[in-house]
Order: sequence, then C-alpha cells, then structure tokens
Amino acid sequence: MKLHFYKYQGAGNDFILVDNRENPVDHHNAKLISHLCDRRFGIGGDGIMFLQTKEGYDFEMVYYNADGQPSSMCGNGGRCIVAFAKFLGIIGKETDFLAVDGPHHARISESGDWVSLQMIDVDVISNDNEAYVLNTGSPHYVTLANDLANKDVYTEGHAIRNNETYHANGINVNFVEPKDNGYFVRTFERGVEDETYACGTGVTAVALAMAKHNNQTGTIETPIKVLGGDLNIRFDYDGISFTKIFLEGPAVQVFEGEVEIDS
Ligand SMILES: N[C@@H](CCC[C@H](N)C(=O)O)C(=O)O
Repeated sequence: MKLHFYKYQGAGNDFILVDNRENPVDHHNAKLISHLCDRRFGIGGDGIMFLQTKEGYDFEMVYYNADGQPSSMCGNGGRCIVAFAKFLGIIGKETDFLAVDGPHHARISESGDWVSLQMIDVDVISNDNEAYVLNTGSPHYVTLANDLANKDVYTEGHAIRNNETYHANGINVNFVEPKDNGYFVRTFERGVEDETYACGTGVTAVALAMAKHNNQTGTIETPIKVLGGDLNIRFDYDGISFTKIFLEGPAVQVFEGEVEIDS
C-alpha cells in the first residue's frame, strides 16, 4: 500500500507526519518506522508522528524516535504536529491535544508556522556531579561547556548516554554555553543516537536548569540558539517548581509525498 506523508521541521529537528485518523496504518512495526526515518534508504527524519483521533481532545500525538521505538515526549515534534493539525483544518489558533506525557495546550500563529507549546510542570532537578538531570517530558542531562561550536558532541554525548548510570534507559545529553542574552545549546539525542539540529524538551531542560544554576526566580524568558535556528522558553519558577512552561519557535512544512510500504 501507499503511505501518504508530510515532512515538517522545527528549528531543524525534522519529522515525518502521518494523518492516521482514517484507514489507520498499524505503526507498531519498528522495522518499518526505522526504515521510513532512514536518511539514505527512506524518507529521513529524527522521528515520525501519527496524528490520531482521541475522545476529549483535538487529536492524539503518537511519537516514535528514528530507531523505530516509541518514546517519551518530543517538544519540537509537538510543535510540528500542532502546525500539521492546523494545516489539516482540525484546529484554529489554539488546541488541546494528548501526548505520551499527558495533555498539552498550544497556540499557533495565523500564518501556521510558529507554535507556542505548553510543557509539563517540573519540580525535580537532580545533580550528576556538575551536571543537572531533569525530565521535561523526556529525560535530559544538562552540562555547561566551553567553545561549544567546536565540541565533539557526538563522541562526548554518546559516552554519557551510554555510561553505567544511563545505559539502560538512555538519556538526552545537552551541552550549553551562555550566548548574547541567552544560551547556545547542542544536543545528542537518545533514539536518534546522534546529534540533532534541535531538541525541544532539551532546550526546555536547559532553560530550567540554568535558572536554578543562576538562582533566578520569577517569570523568566530564555532565548536559545541551536544548530537549526532559534527557540524561546518562558516559565515561572518559585525556587521549587517550574510552572507555565512554554516552548516556542518555528514549525514548518517542508514537503509531502507517498511511499510504498508492505500492508
Ligand atoms: N527531539 C525531541 C525529543 C525526542 C525524544 C527523545 N529523542 C527521547 O527519546 O528522549 C524534542 O524536541 O523534545
């Protein structure tokens, strides 16, 4: 059968999107998912998402990493699927949808290519030596770095992701350096097992960890530069809990197509 798909990117974090409301594809097939995400033999993407119907919500987001495995929340994926839902005419300027980490609210620009996505509240940040470890929908390790533009993010990220502490469940590894009035971040992503151009839950984790690191409280806005563009994180922090967390940035349709898959 032919699978009709769309390709989106959010700050260079790229995804295959499938409207799975009618004649749904059975996506519980790791070999198929990893093949579709393969950049040489498939469509290519850091992940794939299926937009499905869900009672009580505008839609459900079902996310898989490029390795073919279902995973935890994808922030940039969440922003892209909101743009996709607007493109499909399912939503207007606002939406409430369900993802693996629970309900999400989002707002989208009139032009349909800029999305502000509310993320889960966070109240636990732990330390691993000098690094911060927290869950913003996905698990993240955040460490300060010097000369980040020239860092070997693959080698260092891969080593941390596979060390004794994290090997079993994996973790996303974010390197951060202050830049202008915000930060520059590079991320090694679990499930892609490589550096990606952006990670939404990753920059969210960085913004929260840096607020804690700098003893900042109140309403905080953190612009973050990544390899694929610019993202913005807004949140409230009272010294214990992070609430009203919004991940904001571009979500752009790149192309659509059809690919033959075994039915
Ligand atoms: N790219 C994502 C994170 C996707 C999930 C991650 N690879 C994991 O398995 O933890 C984002 O934008 O948040």
